[in-house]
Amino acid sequence: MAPISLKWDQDSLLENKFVRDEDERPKVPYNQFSTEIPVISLEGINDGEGAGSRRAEICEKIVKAFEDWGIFQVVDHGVDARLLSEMTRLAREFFQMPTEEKVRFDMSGGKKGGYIVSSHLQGEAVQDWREIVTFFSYPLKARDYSVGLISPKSGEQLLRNIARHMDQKVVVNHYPKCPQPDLTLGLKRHTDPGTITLLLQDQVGGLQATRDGGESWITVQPIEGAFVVNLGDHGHYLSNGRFKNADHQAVVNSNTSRLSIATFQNPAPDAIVYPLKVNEGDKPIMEEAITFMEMYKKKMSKDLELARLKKLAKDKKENLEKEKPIENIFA
Ligand SMILES: O=C(O)CCC(=O)C(=O)O
Ligand SMILES: [Fe+2]
Repeated sequence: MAPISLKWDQDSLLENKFVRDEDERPKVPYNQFSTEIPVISLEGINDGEGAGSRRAEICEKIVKAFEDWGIFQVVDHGVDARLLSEMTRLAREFFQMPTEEKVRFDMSGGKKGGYIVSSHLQGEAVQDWREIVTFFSYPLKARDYSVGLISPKSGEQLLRNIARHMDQKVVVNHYPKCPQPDLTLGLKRHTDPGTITLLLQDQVGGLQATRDGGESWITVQPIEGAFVVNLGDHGHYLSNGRFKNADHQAVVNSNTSRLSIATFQNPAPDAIVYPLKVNEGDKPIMEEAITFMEMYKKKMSKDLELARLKKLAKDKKENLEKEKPIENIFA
């Protein structure tokens, strides 16, 4: 893929390609934090099992959080804080490099993973205000060290603490500060496709969630060292819809850049996706069992179709508006 050159220009107005339709623009400021998303401590999770145990109590909180928002924050998770701050430091160092340097790590030459400016779905008219680095961490055969960004050793402890038997992808998101943050999004509204996502965010703020289809939004309060845990589409299907797939987006601001590191736990591409259990009297939310790859493709084509219909409607409206003066003349 040819590198797209882009200046994150602070002084100028926002380029048109980043301007969102009014209905998609941020409704709540990046730093107006809500405490609605529960914070769950894993302290004592291994001290016994069964009714009344600390483990049972934690499980209950997680179930409730997934039924409610599909999101919670986890603290006392046991991942070394020094490791997390080192990851963050290295990521910041990378994004501070000039664009010419960064694009040397792009995905050209068939590399799996690497640097991308403003990833967005093909066919979408508006771009996200972000740059990312992707690294495929599991299965081991998916790792491509020729990407040149991440040494085989770094992050190992973090990875050891999270699902090993699934596919795993790490995406480092960098959102440069933005001259007109009210008109754009760092990352447009979406649900993550996989089972579960762990997100490490800095203290700036910008992750937002909705549970009424985008009518109202809350900004997740950043907590030092915590992971935001998002349930993805696969998790939603597994639970036959009982658990919500977190509906979220990232907004940007004009004061400071923001960094977040997302670790996506996904089923293997050929894994079968179907609810684990369907309670008596309930209907399964999936018509048939499909592979994760099929599920992912369906989602992507649905998103593209929605974007296409939206663009069509917009073009039609603009054309009608252009015609109006003529109608007025003949009225
Ligand atoms: O940067 C954030 O807060 C959100 C990132 C995210 O949702 C993603 O990478 O899928
Ligand atoms: Fe996400």
